Amino acid sequence: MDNDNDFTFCKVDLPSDQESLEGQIVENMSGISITTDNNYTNQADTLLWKGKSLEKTSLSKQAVAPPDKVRAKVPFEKGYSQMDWLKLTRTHPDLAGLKGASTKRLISIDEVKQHKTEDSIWTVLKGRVYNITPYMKFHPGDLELYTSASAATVVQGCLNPVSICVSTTLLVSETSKTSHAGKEHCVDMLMKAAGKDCTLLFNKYHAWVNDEFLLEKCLVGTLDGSR
Ligand code: HEM
Repeated sequence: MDNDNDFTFCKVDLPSDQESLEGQIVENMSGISITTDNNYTNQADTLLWKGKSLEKTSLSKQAVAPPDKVRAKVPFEKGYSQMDWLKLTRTHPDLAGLKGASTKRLISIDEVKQHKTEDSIWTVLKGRVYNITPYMKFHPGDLELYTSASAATVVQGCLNPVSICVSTTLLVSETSKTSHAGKEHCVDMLMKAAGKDCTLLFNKYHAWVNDEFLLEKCLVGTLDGSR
């Protein structure tokens, strides 16, 4: 588990008999929302909590049917993991490019539409307007959308900042292993959000991702629905 390049800010269901555990996790794991209304199944083989191993079976009973196959993911370009993103959000003084402006501002969809080129990309997600320009290169990708015929099996460790370890065998194309073509692909996916409301797309691909947490520092305002 020496790879910190892959972790997900996700929502994980817990059964009612796990309430005490739930309390601990909610209290201690920033970025992980634990809810009872989500159908995401964490594919972790093992969850580590305070150095103890939580068997997957202790979480699996309550989980809604897992995805029918393991998703193959694009390896992160060095320096662009979600951990790197988190570090950047903590250190950068103005990721949203607000230059002192308030995040309470109401923003029309027309203004959002003006920000769809690489130097300034805004999107609307669940009524909030984000400047996702700095996040573009950090957005993870999915090799299932790849067409490379050549594939190799690798084991990718996933480590999030709160020590949930996920070990999954993935199929990774030679193309993406040897170049960063995958990163371009990830950017392409996120470009679909540029200058528009991406809520439906976001929920289609990963309703479990905690966007408010990840993009907190990219907030520029609230969509003015009345215009
Ligand atoms: C704008 C805010 C967005 C954020 C913060 C975001 C964040 C993320 C994160 C954290 C993951 C990793 C999820 C995981 O490993 O479980 C991910 C994966 C992915 N995202 Fe996004 N995303 C955003 C928008 C979008 C949009 C608009 C699309 C589609 C047009 C998209 C397509 C994907 C795909 C295809 C994956 C790979 C999913 C997979 O591994 O199964 N994302 N995104």
